[in-house]
Amino acid sequence: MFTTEFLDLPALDSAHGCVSLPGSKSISNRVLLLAALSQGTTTIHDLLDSDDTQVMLAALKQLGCKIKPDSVTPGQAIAVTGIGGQLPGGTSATLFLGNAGTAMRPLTAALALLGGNFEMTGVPRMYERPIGDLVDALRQLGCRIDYLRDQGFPPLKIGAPDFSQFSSLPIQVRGDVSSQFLTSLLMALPLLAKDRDVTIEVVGELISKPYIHITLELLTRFGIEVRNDNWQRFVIPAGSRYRSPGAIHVEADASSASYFIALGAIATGAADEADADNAAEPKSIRILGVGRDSIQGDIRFIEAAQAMGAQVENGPNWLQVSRGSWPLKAIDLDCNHIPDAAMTLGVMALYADGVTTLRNIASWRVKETDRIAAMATELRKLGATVEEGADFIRITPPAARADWKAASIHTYDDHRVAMCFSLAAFNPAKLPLRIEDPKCVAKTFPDYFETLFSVCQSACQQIPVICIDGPTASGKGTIAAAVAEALGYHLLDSGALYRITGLAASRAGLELDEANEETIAEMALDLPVRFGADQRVWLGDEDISLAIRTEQAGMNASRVSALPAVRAALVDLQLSFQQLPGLVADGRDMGTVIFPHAPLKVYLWASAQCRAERRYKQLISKGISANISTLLADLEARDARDMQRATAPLKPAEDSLQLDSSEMTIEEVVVQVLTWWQERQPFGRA
Ligand SMILES: O=C(O)C1=C[C@@H](OP(=O)(O)O)[C@@H](O)[C@H](O)C1
Ligand SMILES: C=C(OP(=O)(O)O)C(=O)O
Repeated sequence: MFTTEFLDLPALDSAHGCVSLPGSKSISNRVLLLAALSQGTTTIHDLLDSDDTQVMLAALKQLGCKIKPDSVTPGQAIAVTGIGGQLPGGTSATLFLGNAGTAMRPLTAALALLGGNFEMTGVPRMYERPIGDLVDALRQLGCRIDYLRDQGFPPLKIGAPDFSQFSSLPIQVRGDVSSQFLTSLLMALPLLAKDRDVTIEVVGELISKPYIHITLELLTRFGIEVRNDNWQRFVIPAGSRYRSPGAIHVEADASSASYFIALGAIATGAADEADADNAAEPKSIRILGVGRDSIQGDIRFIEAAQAMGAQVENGPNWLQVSRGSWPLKAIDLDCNHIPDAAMTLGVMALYADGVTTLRNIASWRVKETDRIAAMATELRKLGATVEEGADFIRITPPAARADWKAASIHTYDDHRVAMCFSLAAFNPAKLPLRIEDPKCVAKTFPDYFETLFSVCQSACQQIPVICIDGPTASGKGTIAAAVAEALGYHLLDSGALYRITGLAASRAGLELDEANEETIAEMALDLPVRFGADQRVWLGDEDISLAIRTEQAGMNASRVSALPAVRAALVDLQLSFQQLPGLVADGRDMGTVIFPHAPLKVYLWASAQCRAERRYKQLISKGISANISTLLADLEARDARDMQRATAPLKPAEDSLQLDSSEMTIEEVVVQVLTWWQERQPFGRA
């Protein structure tokens, strides 16, 4: 996951490939609650691991459910042992439910019926998301729920219910603000249906109906057959009891699929246009984990995407999408049945041949943010003309390529704003795009951007590279790592490649000189090298992170790096680090030889005396004895060799910015490099 302040997406050209998507949020949180209410253990396969499911899991643990393993591990099922419809007397807890509607609302209903003392809390936005209609419905039964702040909104205090006044009258609930209120009652009321039918009546319109379908499907799997009278009246038959299915599989999230369906519709044809030679090769996006047989209503996003021009093939649990009509066709659509995925249509509208209107989406205003306002504001930043109403949005795309603007997209802590706007990086003007606070995708899809990049292509010149070159001990490695971390970019420590080559060659018993140049170069071509987190480096199965950092390894690196054939052998490997979303490359010839077109080149240096002192302190702090004058002499010898070698000598690139760090702290240098980088961006500071 990208945890940076912002994530800059360079202009993206095309996309194709295969993605496996994480589990459905709506299914995951329903299954977790139903498993918790059942007796015995339910093994859940492919549960979503995200903020919304983590708050649900944490709450269930607080309520006494056993969860094994303790957290969700990719590829491993999770086992939930339920409480069998009863909490130990006097249970009390404060539950933090983040911004997860699918946790706050269903848990409120279940706990209000089970009894105990609970405080239901969340993030500030949760306190602006209505829950009054659900509380009103539960109070009809004798549930005790108090508002701790604003009437009609969390946080809530739940006390022990008094069912003495409860008759068999239908329980009434409004469904026009959120379908989650009805879902919550449907999942919790089997608790009261032991010896009588429980009937729920929807008052007025019911929005987001397909989510009720998910609820009913999952209740069936947990042994509860609800009678559905035309979506207006629901009867939970007397004798209903939660029965764990034993094992259950969570299908991939259909709302998350919408971004990749849109990607197929927008971007799979683009490379062919640019490169007529490739025109014969059909490109597509294949999506695994969700398909034709999905129980999620958002699967009907496919129909909307097809209406805009997407070509979609599907199977039971896969989709394959490619570009059909281009530009996309503008649509006018009632989106009440696909409230979440419809946001993706808003960004697809930027690529359409006319005005797109998305209607009947009033609920957007009370979700993670006011989504109608947010979409309008951000689409306008990109150059669209947008009209918004209480329950609709109308989008006119930028009239011509020149009308697109480079924008910094504010994401309002709304995962869907971040995800759908990433698709604007395919703009025909080839402008980069900034997504602020990219980690907000953690609500439902923590690795969204990594997944996106895995199927996107961009011309090399569009993938930004920041080069940080300089002499030994100038601090370039530390600075490059910090800059890469701040921007979420990849890191190339090119010096490490020479150190690894030197290590491998000397271990093979080779003298590091011209006589062995070709042999060492051949070794360099085939190095089984891997870079891991925390600047760890592996050669085959061996962690050589420390072995390549000795003074001797540095000297060996300097020797092999003077051999032209070795340098040539390492060029392709270095170039292969230029990947989305960008690269920070540190070394001695990054700006002069390897990435001559890099948009920012920094030549970082410090006086030899100062560098020798820094190295001395570094060694001493590691408990390694050192002598400052020997270090100074070694360092000057290394400078001389690096600067005088015939191939790619160390020197500042002509278009580099030079930075003397002798009197600067690491933080100051990092800030300076990031400031220079910001100054080159079209959207200014975030
Ligand atoms: O029940 C569910 O799982 C959901 C219902 C929908 O909410 P509304 O019913 O409030 O529209 C949807 O937007 C939300 O992401 C998930
Ligand atoms: C509205 C959403 O979430 P929640 O489940 O919190 O309502 C959403 O995921 O788009």
